[in-house]
Amino acid sequence: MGDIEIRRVPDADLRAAATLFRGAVHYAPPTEQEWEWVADSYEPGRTWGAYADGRLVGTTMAWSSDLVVPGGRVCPMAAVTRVGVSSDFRRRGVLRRLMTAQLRECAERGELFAGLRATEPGIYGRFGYGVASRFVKYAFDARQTSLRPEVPSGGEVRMLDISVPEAVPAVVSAIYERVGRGRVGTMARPPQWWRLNYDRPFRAGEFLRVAVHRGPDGDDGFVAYRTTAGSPGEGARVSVEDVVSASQEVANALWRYVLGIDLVAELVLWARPVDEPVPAMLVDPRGITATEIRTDLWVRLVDVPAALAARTYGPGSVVVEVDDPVLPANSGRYRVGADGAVRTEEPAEIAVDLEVLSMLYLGGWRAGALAGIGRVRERVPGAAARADVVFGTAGEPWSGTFF
Ligand SMILES: CC(=O)SCCNC(=O)CCNC(=O)[C@H](O)C(C)(C)COP(=O)(O)OP(=O)(O)OC[C@H]1O[C@@H](n2cnc3c(N)ncnc32)[C@H](O)[C@@H]1OP(=O)(O)O
Repeated sequence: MGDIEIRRVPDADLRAAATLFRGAVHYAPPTEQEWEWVADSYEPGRTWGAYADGRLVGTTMAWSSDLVVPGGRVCPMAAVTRVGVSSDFRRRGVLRRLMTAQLRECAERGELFAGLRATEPGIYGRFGYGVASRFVKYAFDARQTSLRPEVPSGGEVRMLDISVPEAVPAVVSAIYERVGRGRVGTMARPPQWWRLNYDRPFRAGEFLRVAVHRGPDGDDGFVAYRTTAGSPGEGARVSVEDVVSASQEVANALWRYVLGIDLVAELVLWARPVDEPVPAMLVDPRGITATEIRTDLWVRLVDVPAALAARTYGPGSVVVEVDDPVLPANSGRYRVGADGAVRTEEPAEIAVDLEVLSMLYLGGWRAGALAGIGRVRERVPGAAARADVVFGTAGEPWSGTFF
């Protein structure tokens, strides 16, 4: 077997890259129709390939997005996806070489972060990605579940006319642009994301429905859900895939709407923020039949000094030492705190792998708790507790965007 060469995939090979990725996750090659849908989601020049004797045996791609960080700044982020290595080339370093090339490209482009959603938790930590946010998936016995009367929810909810599918992305993307970026961890959704998620399903005959909330200032939220009819006498299953809301009050109104749909036995809400007090919103919390906390966005700090400087911090400061074997320019010590974040020659007070710095960055984990399990290494007694305050945020991060 010859050498493996890592290079950008030319446009002519993008369909082969899609076929390779789909095969890696056990799907058949894209049909003409499917390829038509996904082709334009391959951003020019952003797909990497591993070639063995001219054959594509590994791939990864990214599209340009951004990320809301603590304090509210919006910073460039590569959204990494469609990672796959052919079964006959696994475990010989193909992914490692692809990830390295891709992260170097992100750094050259000036992206502060790379983000992804992982199929398996064991893969990406070694490349500096950490679980930066989590979400909760709820299942309900819908017939036993309703919101408490005092939960505030005004405005009106209307269903979108899905008989004109091409009109749907414009409506929902405009709402997302206007109100969808309030939470730390939310990311930009480019036009091709909207086409794939809010145009393709209708054209493919899938039963996706969208209900929009209108408040005093116009459209300020929406919910997208799929329904599966039950057999006669049994209720249907409703699966809520996307909820965007300007405020908790708008989210409440959308909750009321989905909980009020008739003839539903099971309601599943896929991805709610972990700090939404769902059991306290319900008349009878025993209507919740399952609660699962899942990983949401994995983030990788690509430009550590710029990323650390981009967010705000709690009072005090702490010297953090980090090691980045993939992008060694990031390695070093940083004094991080209310006055900002700068490189320093001072001795380390805590030391972390890049994966753990990426976990701490959005405020979704407590440094003190991670010290207790050996993932934050405390060099000075009490420094992890200080890091708790410095990296702590008021609310939990949440992305809510699947890609
Ligand atoms: C963002 C997304 O697209 S998620 C989708 C990811 N894709 C898939 O899951 C598709 C199926 N799997 C695959 O295609 C491949 O197995 C991949 C891409 C996960 C790994 O590719 P490989 O070329 O085999 O990985 P590579 O040999 O470079 O391994 C690098 C390291 O990761 C480890 N590793 C690789 N795959 C896994 C895994 N599934 N679980 C745990 N560790 C893994 C290797 O042991 C190696 O560890 P080391 O650094 O300690 O030596």
